[in-house]
Amino acid sequence: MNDSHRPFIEIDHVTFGYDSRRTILNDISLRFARGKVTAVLGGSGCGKTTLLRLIGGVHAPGSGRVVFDGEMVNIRDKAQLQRLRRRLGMLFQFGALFTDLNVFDNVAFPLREMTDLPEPLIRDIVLMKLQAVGLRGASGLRISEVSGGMARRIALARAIALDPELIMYDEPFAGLDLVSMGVTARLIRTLTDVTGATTLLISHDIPQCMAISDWVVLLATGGRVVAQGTPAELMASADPEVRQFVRGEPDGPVKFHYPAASVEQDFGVGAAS
Ligand SMILES: Nc1ncnc2c1ncn2[C@@H]1O[C@H](COP(=O)(O)OP(=O)(O)OP(=O)(O)O)[C@@H](O)[C@H]1O
Repeated sequence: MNDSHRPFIEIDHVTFGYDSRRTILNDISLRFARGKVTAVLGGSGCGKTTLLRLIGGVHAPGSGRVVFDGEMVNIRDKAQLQRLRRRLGMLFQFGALFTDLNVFDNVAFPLREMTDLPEPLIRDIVLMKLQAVGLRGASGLRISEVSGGMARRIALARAIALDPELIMYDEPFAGLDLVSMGVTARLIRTLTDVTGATTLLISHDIPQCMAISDWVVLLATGGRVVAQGTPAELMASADPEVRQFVRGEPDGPVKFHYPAASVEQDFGVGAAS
């Protein structure tokens, strides 16, 4: 297959559980297109972060394959993992910046750790990445001096420091005010378009995901793919499970009430005296 048509990441009949008692992902097959933004949505605990960990080679699937740009990920092959991770940028939940380093040194960190580039070149790259997120002027600030929205953008600059071909964002909008959320979302889209990186995004924020994604995957608890398609297709879906999720309806196929004994039984309502 021609490279440009081959998905950058392929999840091929993957089943995974952290232990044998519970399956987290159940025979999942997904394809993440090169140079596109794909959002993976789904309720808490349905396995979104787990999926990212499988792609990053943190865990191996119980069965099935994870294919990274045509290469099957094998977590026992340390040389391969190192090579693949060098091509991967990750923005962790809440950014996770080093508070003892300033803004500049946070972005420089992966460059100093993973490359032998001379310091003047590192300086230029760091300032370029900070420029891309609008924070070149903040390079000398301490992390304690920056706002939550700025911190997220610094984490973004750090995630793209090594020019990754794949960027994975774990809850990039969590804890942000609406304006910062919009800024972060637009940046994710722009960075994807400018760099041509393949972008995977997991988030609970449906409007932001719908606004910036090319493709959306909806996962359900029990590790099942409920639906996938363009944002417009998902928003227009007549499937009750998709509708409940994308519209945030409190009751639907996913029940508001946890299974319980009947009201009559618990409260004695209607019981004959
Ligand atoms: N290291 C682990 N060991 C055992 N169980 C785990 C581990 N990490 C996650 N789990 C469990 O696996 C399930 C899926 O977790 P995961 O973090 O992938 O879900 P998620 O969809 O990302 O959830 P959220 O949206 O709340 O972040 C959860 O029930 C979680 O408790």
